[in-house]
Amino acid sequence: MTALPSGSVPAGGKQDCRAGEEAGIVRMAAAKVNLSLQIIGKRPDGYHELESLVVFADFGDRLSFRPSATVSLQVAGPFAAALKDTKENLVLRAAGGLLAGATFEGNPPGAAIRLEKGLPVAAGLGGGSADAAAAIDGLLALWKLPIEPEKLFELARSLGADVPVCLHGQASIMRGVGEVIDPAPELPDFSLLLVNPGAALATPNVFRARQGAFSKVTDWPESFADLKSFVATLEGRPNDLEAAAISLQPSVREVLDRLEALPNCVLARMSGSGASCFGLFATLQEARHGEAALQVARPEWWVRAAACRRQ
Ligand SMILES: C[C@](O)(CO)[C@H](O)COP(=O)(O)OP(=O)(O)OC[C@H]1O[C@@H](n2ccc(N)nc2=O)[C@H](O)[C@@H]1O
Ligand SMILES: Nc1ncnc2c1ncn2[C@@H]1O[C@H](COP(=O)(O)OP(=O)(O)OP(=O)(O)O)[C@@H](O)[C@H]1O
Repeated sequence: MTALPSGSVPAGGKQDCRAGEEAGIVRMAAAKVNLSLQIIGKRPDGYHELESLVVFADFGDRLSFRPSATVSLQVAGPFAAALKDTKENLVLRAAGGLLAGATFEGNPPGAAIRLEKGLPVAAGLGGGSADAAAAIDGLLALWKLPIEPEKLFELARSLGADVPVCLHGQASIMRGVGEVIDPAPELPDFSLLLVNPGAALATPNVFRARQGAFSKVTDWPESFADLKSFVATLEGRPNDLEAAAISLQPSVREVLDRLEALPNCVLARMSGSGASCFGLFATLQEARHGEAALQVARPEWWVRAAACRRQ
């Protein structure tokens, strides 16, 4: 599949719902986790060809949308302070892209958008991309715009390499520079422990710092007998940006070491371009035990146990 499937597109997997006393459209922008990330080439435009198994956590940012005369954005939540320039926020860029691609009789519609930023910024969890995808999905529902899936896909791609897969919102094998999205193999049950050491890493810098040959990739199995065989497959398909991220931000190494040392952690790895890493656990309870232990050892780190969203 080289474009989004037609029909409704649940960003982060959330449907319309009611937020407390205020009726509105609400979307969760789920954390994107790259369970594998292999860099297989570089294009003339500087972007890298990659192959990545992408899953989504059942945790992320929260966006709400209410009708209004103009488009406005209010940012709140634990990581709001990291987003200083509201005009440049991917949520407003997504809204602008939707309005630019449609025609209206009279004034274009508006929306009062609220973003509760629960995900660390520039952290390898695709938070900005997930917000952009959730904004596209939520505003489409609010404005009832008839836009073809191909145009939506183009808008998503223009906003960032991770936006198409976040708009798709389901476990996927992502290829190309992020625009080729195929269903993931059938995955065993597992949970995630997400950890960010509080260091932002800019994606272009990490790609630039990457050294060594490009990876060669082989076909994925259609399914896995159990978690053990899944982890064995992942071990052969690392995150090729990990060494580069560690060279720029050595705390990533400490995060990985601490995750690896946790009881029942079956795999520790960096997500995206870092600095966030994840531990893989068979159950959410095990991941929560790890969360408690890490939070005591490193109270200044952002640590979050989450289930992996099922397809
Ligand atoms: C590393 C990943 O997070 C893996 O999911 C993504 O590939 C990055 O996705 P993203 O943050 O949405 O990326 P963009 O905002 O489109 O690109 C930021 C920068 O990362 C580099 N970049 C990104 C994606 C890609 N396939 N090759 C690249 O070389 C480019 O220098 C680009 O200028
Ligand atoms: N709503 C938003 N949330 C987070 N970042 C945003 C947002 N809007 C714009 N940005 C900008 O996008 C950049 C990347 O942010 P993001 O949190 O998506 O990075 P990331 O987690 O490394 O993403 P990826 O995993 O896709 O590389 C930051 O420099 C940030 O200032």
